[in-house]
Amino acid sequence: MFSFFKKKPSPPNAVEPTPAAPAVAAPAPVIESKPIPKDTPAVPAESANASWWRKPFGGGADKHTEVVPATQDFVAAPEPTAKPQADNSRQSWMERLKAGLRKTGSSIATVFTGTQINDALYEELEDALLMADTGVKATQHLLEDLKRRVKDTKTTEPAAVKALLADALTDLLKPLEKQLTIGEHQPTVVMVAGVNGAGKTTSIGKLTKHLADSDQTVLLAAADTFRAAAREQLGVWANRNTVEIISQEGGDPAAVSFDAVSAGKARKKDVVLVDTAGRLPTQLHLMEELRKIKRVVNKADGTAPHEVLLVIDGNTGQNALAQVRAFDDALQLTGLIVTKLDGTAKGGVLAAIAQERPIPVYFIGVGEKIEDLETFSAREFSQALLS
Ligand SMILES: Nc1nc2c(ncn2[C@@H]2O[C@H](COP(=O)(O)OP(=O)(O)OP(=O)(O)O)[C@@H](O)[C@H]2O)c(=O)[nH]1
Repeated sequence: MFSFFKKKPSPPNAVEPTPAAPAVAAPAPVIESKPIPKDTPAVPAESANASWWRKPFGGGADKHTEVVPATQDFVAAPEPTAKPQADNSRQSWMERLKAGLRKTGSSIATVFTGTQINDALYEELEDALLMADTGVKATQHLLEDLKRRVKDTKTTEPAAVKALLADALTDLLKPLEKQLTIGEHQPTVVMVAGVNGAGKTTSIGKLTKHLADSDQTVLLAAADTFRAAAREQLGVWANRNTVEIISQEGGDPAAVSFDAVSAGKARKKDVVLVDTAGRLPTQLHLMEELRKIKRVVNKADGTAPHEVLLVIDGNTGQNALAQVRAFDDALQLTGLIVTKLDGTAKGGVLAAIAQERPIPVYFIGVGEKIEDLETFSAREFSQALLS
């Protein structure tokens, strides 16, 4: 469950001859939004970072050196398959996750420092879970589940109850575990939405880096046509990873997205990532604009978008749950990225999401650095929270 995505071999007839690689890495071209017939050199990054993906059907990551990479399909893992890569990097991720969740976890953990399992313990736990923005329904669910586990195991030590809570939480969060679906289509079109400042562009940048490091060709669509800084920020990520970006000042974000998907198809990109402008669910015209982007993307490719992701700021707790509901109602989300779980006291929101709108959490973020975004594991999260 630790890889970002997994790879399946290209269909035999989908591999095309590819021109030779350019000798020197070209800067990422910023392309005005209009269909472009010819590919621009995209230099593959270093070898695949195996911890981000897996290859269930065998075969290593192709070492592309060509301008237009051969088609490579990625497909979501239907079920977790642990690779023997719980290595140092994953351990260091666990440390960061624990550190990030400390604020949420510490108030829950103190409940178990007493000597007796009694009503007072459960009441304290209820308060702590609610304070962590776990929400009423998930809190009730967890308490009932926990009491049953305590009874079944005849547990008498409060410290042991903590471990049972970790099990209960893992079970509740398990349905959220899923790998990002990439592949099956070329390109895989991923549309990313969220409120202002949730971490959309940063998460897209991190994902781009991991894809590029795995020799996948990415095309970015700067569908925030209003805010120059947003386009520039995405442009920086494009440059850093030498991937193409389709960008346009002013104009219609849906048109930019259409052009990006069309160009992604024409150039046989592996992934097109569409970064949309931040908006509140209460801004109905902007929510309608998102729906339009989705519709228009579908016109460019009848199977797209293949993923509609919502980025939520974990620090906003129950508000993030409200965002999930609203954006899901508007866009039928396929996945979530939960950022800023570092330093938040509201990490319980994942339990609330699992209880009320169980949309897969593809990635969680605990900081601004590349390595601070990782795949979501229910067990890891529960352990880190209650460590
Ligand atoms: N602490 C912390 N900061 C993060 C995380 N993810 C993103 N950020 C920071 O959050 C801020 C906003 O991130 P952006 O990626 O610009 O957010 P956005 O959703 O694209 O913003 P808009 O384009 O304005 O809607 C930046 O300063 C990021 O560095 C995280 O997991 N933890």
